[in-house]
Amino acid sequence: MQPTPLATSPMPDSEMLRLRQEFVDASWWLTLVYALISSALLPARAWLLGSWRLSDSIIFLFIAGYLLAFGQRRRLGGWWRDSPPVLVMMLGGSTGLLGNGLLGSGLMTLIFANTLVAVLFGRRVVWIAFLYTMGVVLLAAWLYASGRLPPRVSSDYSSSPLAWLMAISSGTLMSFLVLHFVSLYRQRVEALHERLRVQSEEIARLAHHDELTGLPSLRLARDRLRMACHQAERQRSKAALLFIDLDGFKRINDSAGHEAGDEVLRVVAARMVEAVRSVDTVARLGGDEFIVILSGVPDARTATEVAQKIVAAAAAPIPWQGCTLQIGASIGIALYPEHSDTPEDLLRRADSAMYSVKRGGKNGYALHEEPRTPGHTCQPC
Ligand SMILES: Nc1nc2c(ncn2[C@@H]2O[C@H](COP(=O)(O)OP(=O)(O)OP(=O)(O)O)[C@@H](O)[C@H]2O)c(=O)[nH]1
Repeated sequence: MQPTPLATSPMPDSEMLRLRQEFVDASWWLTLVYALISSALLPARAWLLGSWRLSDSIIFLFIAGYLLAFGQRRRLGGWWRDSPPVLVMMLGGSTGLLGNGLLGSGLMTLIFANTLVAVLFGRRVVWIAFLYTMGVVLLAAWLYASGRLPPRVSSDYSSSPLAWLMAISSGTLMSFLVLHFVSLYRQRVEALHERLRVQSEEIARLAHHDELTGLPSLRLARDRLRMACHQAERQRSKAALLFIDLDGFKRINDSAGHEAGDEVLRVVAARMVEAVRSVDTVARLGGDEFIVILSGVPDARTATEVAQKIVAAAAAPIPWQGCTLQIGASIGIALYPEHSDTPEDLLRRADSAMYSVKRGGKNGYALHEEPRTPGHTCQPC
């Protein structure tokens, strides 16, 4: 298994800042569309109503101010850069509500302004914006209910299909823009979450696996060893730990180069994985040291048979750039619960059994505190 390199995407914080900036930019553009539509609708509505109202002039002033700020937006910084779309939407929505009643895009505009506030300024400020919106809605409702604002809009709407068309189309357009915008933002956030998930999985994989061979690292192997011991207890069977150190590995590094050494480690690792069952674990401790954890082992013979297979697999020639590399393996075996009842101690005992093989001439295996079995003799090229 070849490890994949860690994704090189930007850090989450910078990514979030970039997303936020995109949101601010899009808000400027969206508010521009809204301002232009409003400024085009105002004369049409004045013509329909037969009068130009104070609220229309206020809206015009705000639109003019917004257009000025829009032209300068790249030069604005901080609060000044984030706030104009919100202010225009808040004030435009308010005048829309008070001027046109609860029909049209006023309410939708205020809702969108609140969404913007939530994204740009956080939760504490969104309450202020929300209370402001509720205040404007209640004020508009009270003004109309108490007759303080003449219901001329309603009567105009009821008498003019064009006015209805304008209200419906502006409301529909605003709703569409808001929904489109929010769903776009959601998609981006979901994509960012997905990338973060993949990255954290990759980090977890790298923390638990050896990069060169793709095998579990000692940290993960310790866990698997504990599990194998628990399983042995439950099933009244045994767990076997094989501690493997390659023989003559340094010579390969020195004579054929570090890359050849890496290739030997990869090939031997793959051969060891092939030599055991899928429920067993092959892990690399570092350098040329490996362990194999066999779970549900009936007796010591099964473990020594696997050790024999691994010694033979390691001894098979390894092709490398037109020549063959030859390596050996020394293996110490310790059984749970016979040789120790703690996983850590089991590791120590398998390690010392492996050293007894080294001392006795290498290339073979030995059960803990048992005489080593003579093994093969192989020469690295
Ligand atoms: N190519 C390569 N070499 C490594 C890596 N990690 C450790 N080594 C080298 O592996 C060698 C291991 O040393 P030893 O275990 O003493 O070498 P050895 O020849 O097998 O010695 P014996 O175990 O006594 O047979 C050292 O030279 C390390 O520098 C690696 O990831 N890749």
